[in-house]
Amino acid sequence: MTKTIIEVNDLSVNINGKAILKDIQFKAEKGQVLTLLGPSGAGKSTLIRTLNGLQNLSSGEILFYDDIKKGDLAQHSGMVFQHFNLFKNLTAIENVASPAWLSGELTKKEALTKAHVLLKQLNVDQQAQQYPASLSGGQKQRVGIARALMTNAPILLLDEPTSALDPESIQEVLLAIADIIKATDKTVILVTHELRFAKQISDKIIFMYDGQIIANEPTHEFFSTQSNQHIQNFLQSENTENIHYA
Ligand SMILES: Nc1ncnc2c1ncn2[C@@H]1O[C@H](COP(=O)(O)OP(=O)(O)OP(=O)(O)O)[C@@H](O)[C@H]1O
Repeated sequence: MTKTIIEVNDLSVNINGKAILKDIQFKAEKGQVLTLLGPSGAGKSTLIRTLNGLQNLSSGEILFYDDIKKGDLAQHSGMVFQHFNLFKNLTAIENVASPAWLSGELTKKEALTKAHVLLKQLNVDQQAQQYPASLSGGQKQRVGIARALMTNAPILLLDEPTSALDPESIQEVLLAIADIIKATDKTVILVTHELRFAKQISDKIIFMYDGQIIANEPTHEFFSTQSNQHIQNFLQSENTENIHYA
């Protein structure tokens, strides 16, 4: 049975008096993968940052439901950022482990053990003792993903996780994300410009244009028939390179 875990109602965000998000409304079910698509400036990053509590909302509500916890979605999500956001003065493993031990959620020993398991899962355990400056872009982002998974949060938010990477690292990180999605029952909300990847891994596509949601459809429907001109233009202009993630 499907179970709603996120509900966003009438959400609006104004920045410096400008309406950036307008009347955003959608739901996500437990375990679903939702991808936010849309042209540059449509508001995708602002929406994901608002979900994670990094941007204040101007009106509306974001509701989080779980069997045991209710309340603030930001408390129950891990986030992967476009530009990694790793601490330069901490090693890879300390970047992953430190939020859990500093918050008192785990002891330092427990946090390091768990972080090592995650780094291994993402195939960056060999780099555990290296500092971010000596890691490739793809390695940095896999460390960033490990950090987002550290919390056991039921929601994973990914904001253009490959947009700062070279083509080889893009492939490597998309494969890592696909593996994580297969291995977990987390609800995933992803912003990406990698259309072929979105098509392969998403249950639903939310298409944004000028701060609004103009389509919210199961993936196969979104990519099969599109009468909306904005969506047609977008699909024609984006990267549809032939990459396989089986
Ligand atoms: N802090 C800010 N101050 C002023 N304007 C902002 C701010 N953050 C975002 N905006 C504006 O909000 C709009 C949406 O930006 P956002 O980054 O959310 O778009 P996007 O769909 O993620 O674009 P892209 O695909 O290029 O990352 C843009 O017009 C942007 O200039």
